[in-house]
Amino acid sequence: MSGTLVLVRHGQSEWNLKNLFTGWRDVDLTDQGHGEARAAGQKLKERGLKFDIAFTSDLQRAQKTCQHILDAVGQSDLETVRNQALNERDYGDLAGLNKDDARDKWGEDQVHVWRRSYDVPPPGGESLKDTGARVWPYYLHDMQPHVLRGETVLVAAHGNSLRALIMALDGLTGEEVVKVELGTGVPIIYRLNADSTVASKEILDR
Ligand SMILES: O=C(O)[C@H](O)COP(=O)(O)O
Repeated sequence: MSGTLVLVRHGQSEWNLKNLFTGWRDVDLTDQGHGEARAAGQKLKERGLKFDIAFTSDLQRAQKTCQHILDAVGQSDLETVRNQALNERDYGDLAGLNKDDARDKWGEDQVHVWRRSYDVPPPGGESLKDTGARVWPYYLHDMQPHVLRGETVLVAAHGNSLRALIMALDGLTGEEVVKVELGTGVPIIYRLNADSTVASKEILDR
């Protein structure tokens, strides 16, 4: 057995609440989102988890979620690395549009393909494959070495940057990843083997 990787999607954001495509737009957490992030930290504290390093994106909703978690586990000053490689998928021309309005305009099926498919990008934006092409190398180069040294690593990021990471960790196909949905503020705990394969996965969704 090697180390531990804890993935957490940020708490509810202002644009999650308004049902707007967000992507790289730098919106804040809602009050509920702050609460979800604190609750995620509390769950991890109850597990007795202590982190060696934290990683987050260049966007405040993930950074604030990361800090809430670190505060909850009593590690407010832990080294935290911010990198835009962990940013949400770039939603391109959809950013700022209402998701229901988009369904009315382009149809339910097309919008679902843009949101959940592996290799179809939204207009002017990134497909999940494109997102994975920046997330996975960053994981391999900057995060995985910590896990393989037996450390416990926190990653507070976004629905689709984490879906891309989970797709690779779990060895999912492009068809299987369509069904992967991540709740806001729900920690996922991976324990890795020394050969970097997944030993166990636990979702703390209650
Ligand atoms: O960027 C966004 O709009 C959301 O954070 C994630 O969007 P999705 O649910 O369409 O993947």
